[in-house]
Amino acid sequence: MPSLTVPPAARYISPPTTQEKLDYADLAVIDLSKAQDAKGRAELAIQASDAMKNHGFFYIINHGYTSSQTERMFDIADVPFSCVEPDEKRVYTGKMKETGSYQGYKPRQYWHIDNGVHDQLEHYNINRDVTKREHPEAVRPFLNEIEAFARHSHFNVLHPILRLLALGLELPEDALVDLHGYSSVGETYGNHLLALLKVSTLTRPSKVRFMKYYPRSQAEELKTKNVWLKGHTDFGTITVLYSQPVSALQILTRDGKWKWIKHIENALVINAGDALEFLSGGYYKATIHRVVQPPADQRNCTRLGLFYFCMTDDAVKLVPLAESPVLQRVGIERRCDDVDAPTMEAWRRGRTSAYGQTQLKAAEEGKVEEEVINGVLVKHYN
Ligand SMILES: O=C(O)CCC(=O)C(=O)O
Ligand SMILES: [Fe+2]
Repeated sequence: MPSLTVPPAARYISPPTTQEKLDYADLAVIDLSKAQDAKGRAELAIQASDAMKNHGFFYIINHGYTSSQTERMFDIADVPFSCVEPDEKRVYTGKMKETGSYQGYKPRQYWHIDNGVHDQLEHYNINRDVTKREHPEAVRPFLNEIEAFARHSHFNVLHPILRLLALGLELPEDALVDLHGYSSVGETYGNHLLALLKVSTLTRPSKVRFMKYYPRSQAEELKTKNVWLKGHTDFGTITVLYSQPVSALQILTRDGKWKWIKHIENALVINAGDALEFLSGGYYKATIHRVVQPPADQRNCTRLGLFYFCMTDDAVKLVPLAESPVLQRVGIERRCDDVDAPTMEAWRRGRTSAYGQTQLKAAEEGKVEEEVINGVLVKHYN
């Protein structure tokens, strides 16, 4: 009989929300409990697609986890950092450059930020199929809960959002869901893009990420102008970020201003990545965001992040869904010709192995740095 008790994990206590008045982005809050019926979905689809079109970011509330379920996941998220010794962390370090894939630890100081300064954050990445790789001993008791968390994020968060975004393009509700399968074998696909694929070639790269930022030295802050993680777009379709109290995330608005993301208790921050921008022919924009030093009252704290990074199945070619009546009306923006468009696999591998490692080229009077991945221009913002 399965055990009814869960293994103990130390409580991870975050500081209270900041008292400082920050310039927050004004983002839509979407109540996912209203997505149960077709009428509710039609209303939410307008909100979600407007938000993705105009800001590339929105909040989700009522996603189905209680605050205590979410808190438990944050406790678990801290285990790979606080309960694993450096020697064991080395054994489970990912081979990003060689494999183009984040699995296991991304160690501290792996990325170059600016002026010779490297990052002070580590992350631990787990494929939604938690059995794909071995994990540090301290993480193993929690694998069932991590798997349940991946399922929740996939089916109760990602899929409902993808349905709203497909409706926003006037496509069949499951047009985007069909590109984001979950289990590896034995499914049937209604979508024309997948009908041609052999099931055996399907790889599903969506993953859970735990991420911990550590306070930096004054010298590091000065040399990087307080930037902890450079402005970037995410490379998948949707990023699901479980909101936490330490303010540090900012988005670059369409009028060129950095605005802070506000913490909302037990909410999710959702953003579009490159793959969604490709699939939607530029209609849903991958918005640039960055992480900076937190405000003074949260300055000496660590900052723990909990994410589900979503990608289509690896074999999907990232071409616009040109059958969308909306795209036919407004027109399609392409970052490359369809024949040259990368697959999800090529795009994620190219971006992962290059990120924070390649020599970037300065552009736009030093404000932007550029690189070319699979023939497509990628910009990084300071
Ligand atoms: O830590 C955050 O709030 C955002 C991190 C982020 O943008 C990323 O990991 O891609
Ligand atoms: Fe990001």
